[in-house]
Amino acid sequence: MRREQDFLDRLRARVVALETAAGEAVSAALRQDVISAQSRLERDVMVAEQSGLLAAFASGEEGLCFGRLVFQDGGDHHIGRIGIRADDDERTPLVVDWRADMARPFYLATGHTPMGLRRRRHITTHRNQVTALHDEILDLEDTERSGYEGSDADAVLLSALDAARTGRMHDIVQTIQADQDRIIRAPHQGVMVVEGGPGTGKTAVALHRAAYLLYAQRELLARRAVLIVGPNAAFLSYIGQVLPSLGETGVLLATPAELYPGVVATGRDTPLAAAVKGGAAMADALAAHLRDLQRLPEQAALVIEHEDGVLLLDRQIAAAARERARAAQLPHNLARPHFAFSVIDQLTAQLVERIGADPYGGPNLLGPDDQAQLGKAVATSPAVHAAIEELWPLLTPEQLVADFLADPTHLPHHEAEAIRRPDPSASVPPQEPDWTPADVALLDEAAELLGDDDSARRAAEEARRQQAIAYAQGVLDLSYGSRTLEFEDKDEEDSEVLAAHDLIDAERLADRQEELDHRSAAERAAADRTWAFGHIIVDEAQELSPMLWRLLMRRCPTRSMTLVGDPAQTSEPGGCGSWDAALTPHVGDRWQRVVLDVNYRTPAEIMDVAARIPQATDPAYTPPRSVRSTGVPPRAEHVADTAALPAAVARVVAEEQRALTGTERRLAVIATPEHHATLLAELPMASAATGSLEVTPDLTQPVVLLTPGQAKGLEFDAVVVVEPDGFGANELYVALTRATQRLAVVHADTLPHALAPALTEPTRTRAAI
Ligand SMILES: Nc1ncnc2c1ncn2[C@@H]1O[C@H](COP(=O)(O)OP(=O)(O)OP(=O)(O)O)[C@@H](O)[C@H]1O
Repeated sequence: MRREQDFLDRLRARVVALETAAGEAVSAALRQDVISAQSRLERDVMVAEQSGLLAAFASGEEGLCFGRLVFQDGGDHHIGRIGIRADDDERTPLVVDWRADMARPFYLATGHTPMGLRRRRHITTHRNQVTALHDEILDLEDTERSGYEGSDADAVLLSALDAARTGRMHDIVQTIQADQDRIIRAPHQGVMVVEGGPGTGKTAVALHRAAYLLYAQRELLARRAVLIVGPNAAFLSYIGQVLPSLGETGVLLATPAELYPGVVATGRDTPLAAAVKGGAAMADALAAHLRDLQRLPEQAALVIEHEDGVLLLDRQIAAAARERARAAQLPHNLARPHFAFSVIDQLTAQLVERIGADPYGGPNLLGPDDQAQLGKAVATSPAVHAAIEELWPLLTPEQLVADFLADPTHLPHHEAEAIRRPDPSASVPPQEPDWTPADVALLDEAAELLGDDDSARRAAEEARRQQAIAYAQGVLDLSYGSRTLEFEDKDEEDSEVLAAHDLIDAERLADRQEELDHRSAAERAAADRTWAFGHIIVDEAQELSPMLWRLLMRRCPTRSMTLVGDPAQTSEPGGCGSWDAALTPHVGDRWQRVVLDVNYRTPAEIMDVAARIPQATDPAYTPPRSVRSTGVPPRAEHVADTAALPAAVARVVAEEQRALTGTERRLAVIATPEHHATLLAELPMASAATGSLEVTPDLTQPVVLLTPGQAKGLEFDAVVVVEPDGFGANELYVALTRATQRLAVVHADTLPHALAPALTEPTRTRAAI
């Protein structure tokens, strides 16, 4: 242990030096000009690596070194959360990154397949002190002993699983299990579905897979970034620390509601509306609605007053133009010039016919120049433009979706009624639409149907560039105003110190600043709807609607994806439910499914009760096998009426907190939203997201109040479920499987049918209320 401590001390000294160097390297790289795409890529890769190092160091000392591998051929390597090299000429590895091939036997070697190992050591540290060693001998001929053999290597795993929760997910690099390792290191191409019941480590595996891919495919992924989609903001803050602690920052974390840049989806849909909006039929309905907006004149013809006489835009002209525009097979806004040119040509022909007609029946009297002149006048006529706008309007995605929702066509009546809402731009004064999460996929679909009309974007870019030039001019003016005049009194103008204003004009300065786009690839991706990610990871993927699958597939043309989820936990009304239904339309049968079946979170006593929920509808449902048991069965408290519920919950919370050993423990109360106000009155210390100011509950607080939806993917030492009869079956399954130690159910209504027998005497304690 002393030798390992000495090693750790040396490692720490090296980390301090590296931390300073990495900080300096990042600031220097960001100051540096990048001229070519190649140098920008190199800079991106370098900045990603060095900021990753900084993030990994910032997340603490734990796990800097957690293992050691002694090979039969004499090789001897320490393993850590990130790779660290010595400051010598060879840059000798002090600690090998857990993702390196050399580290693999740490996770996979067995007595049967030792992978060249003699001995594997687990090193446990706490605040820079080595606190325990566990040695495993893998070469049976090896007779040397350290004194730390024989102890149960599973002890390291079990102590990690028993540890108090902090409200933040931690990395599992020290204890990745073999079946998890195979998923984490699977090749990045193709679609991989990781399925498993509650607590089987799906999220942990997905995050470590992201870290592995960023390591193994550094160049590709530093450029294209990785997108991780999680169900809600609370979940993203729960998992947000894992990748930085593994030295990875090139990742964009987003909820599905955040996937359309520029839109913050704060509105709410009814469950039926969300299901309708998420349905696959919506893509066709929206496309058909857009075709309806490509109109023909309602009367016989649109009459256009023009300086050379009246023009008649009749149905025939409009139909011919529409046909030509549709034949171009372009998105609506991009096809619009085809429509416009056809209309203009036909109206010009009308004028030419009228003005140049030979009264004696001979050929038209107008020459090509006259005709071109007339064409120009038609093309620039505001009245003609207004007519074109009426028949083939230029639309933004927001306008198209708002128009569709105000009058949802091409849908069965009851579905249309479920999603109908007034067009906010039609109100006086016009309002910003209150977009809902389900609208996000519609907006994205609309953007595809309309096409990226980059004239608007280019105009915005130019406006931004002009602003940058104005800013640069301001900088130059300042630099001129504050020029150094220290030698002026000697009347020697030349001796002025050269400043920016002497060397460069505003436009060039603005251009140079343009090149210095300091955003990382992940930040650039967040602002760009058309960004193609290098890899996408979706957690709780069972919740995604068909429309969201369409959106995500567009963001990943290479279809390099890891999808983790559990169909038994589906609770979103539009959720796809089956992997086949979700994936076949996009990748056919070219996806593979792997299953995780060991539950690392929920003790056996709790899992036995929780599993009865899915088993009530599917008796063949097999829950994942819990690795731990605590000897503490879940308990139920029945109160006489709903009014007594909050006080009973507060008492149970206090009891559960006392029952948890250790000081820093986390407890969640999970209840449907209508109970939150009364519960908060009795639980003033609880963090909740019901107030408008607090968007997500603070999961690091000792007590957190959550809705079943917010609890998705999270875990706590103890959980109190309130009035479970109000939960949907899958929501209840999620809620009951969030605890690592203790579970209590408090109810005034009857218990759900499936739970009642499991929670009755003798394990059930009755409240004396
Ligand atoms: N190999 C491991 N070593 C240590 N802890 C692990 C390991 N695998 C999983 N865990 C822990 O088990 C818990 C459950 O993992 P995770 O949240 O990833 O499960 P999940 O399958 O996503 O669950 P759910 O579907 O219920 O949200 C976490 O605390 C995680 O850190």
